[in-house]
Amino acid sequence: MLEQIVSGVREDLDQRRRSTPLDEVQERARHAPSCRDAWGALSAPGTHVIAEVKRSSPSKGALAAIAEPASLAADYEAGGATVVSVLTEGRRFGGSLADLDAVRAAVEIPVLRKDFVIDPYQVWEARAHGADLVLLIVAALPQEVLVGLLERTEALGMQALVEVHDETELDRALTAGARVIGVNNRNLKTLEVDRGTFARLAPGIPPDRVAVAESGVRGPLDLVELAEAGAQAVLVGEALVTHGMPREAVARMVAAGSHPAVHAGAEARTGGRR
Ligand SMILES: O=P(O)(O)OC[C@@H](O)[C@@H](O)c1c[nH]c2ccccc12
Repeated sequence: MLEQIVSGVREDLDQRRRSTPLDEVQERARHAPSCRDAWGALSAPGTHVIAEVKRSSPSKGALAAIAEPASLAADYEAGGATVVSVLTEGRRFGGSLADLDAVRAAVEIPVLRKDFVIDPYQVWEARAHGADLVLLIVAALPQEVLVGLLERTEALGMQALVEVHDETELDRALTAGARVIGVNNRNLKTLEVDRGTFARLAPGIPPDRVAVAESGVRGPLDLVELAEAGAQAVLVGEALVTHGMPREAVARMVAAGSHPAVHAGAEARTGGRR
């Protein structure tokens, strides 16, 4: 599945590269509004919500039309989200760079470009479109490419959310120097969600990194469970885009995560270093 998605991403990327050469993207990145402090935001005490703008997915098909990503993102921010994630992959997830532009202009919190980043061109492009973070999926990248993309991301002032699925990938992420680690509870081979994946890997995430639990978070109860296992943030898509009242849905999760007894799990994981 991952290979199929990446090959489509590569075709689309080659096309964009032909119409907009790298030096033009770099020029645009240099004039982009400066980066928002995603590290400061995510490492602050509490359990953070990263709220995702997601129209569809390979596992679930169409989720929500989202005619106005900007107003959805504004709702997320009003509900107390710490970061907005925007899927920019078009073929399977129905996203675009235009969505990223619209969201970045509509909110004041940091914005994550969620895509299958395999080439430095996409990192420059993310920054040119105002992204403050990019997703890097360990399973999709040879180690030296991961290291190169992480360095490029940080050199441009952004943070990388480095996504892992198992112990081997976590080791690779840590060796590469990842500071924000996302544990994806969705198995990329079966596309099934196992919320226990985060709890299994969390003890291996050092206290000076930020641990994010991704996928399959249905509401406040799941957030509480993941926070108790050491999550400093949860990344939520489906449950928010299908909710109907996204601001309230985020607010309920944020309220659950702000209770001191709840984020004690993350405090324990980080040794209270935050
Ligand atoms: O819709 P969910 O189950 O709340 O999941 C959100 C997010 O974790 C998921 O969209 C995701 C996690 N890693 C990814 C990598 C690429 C595309 C999408 C994703």
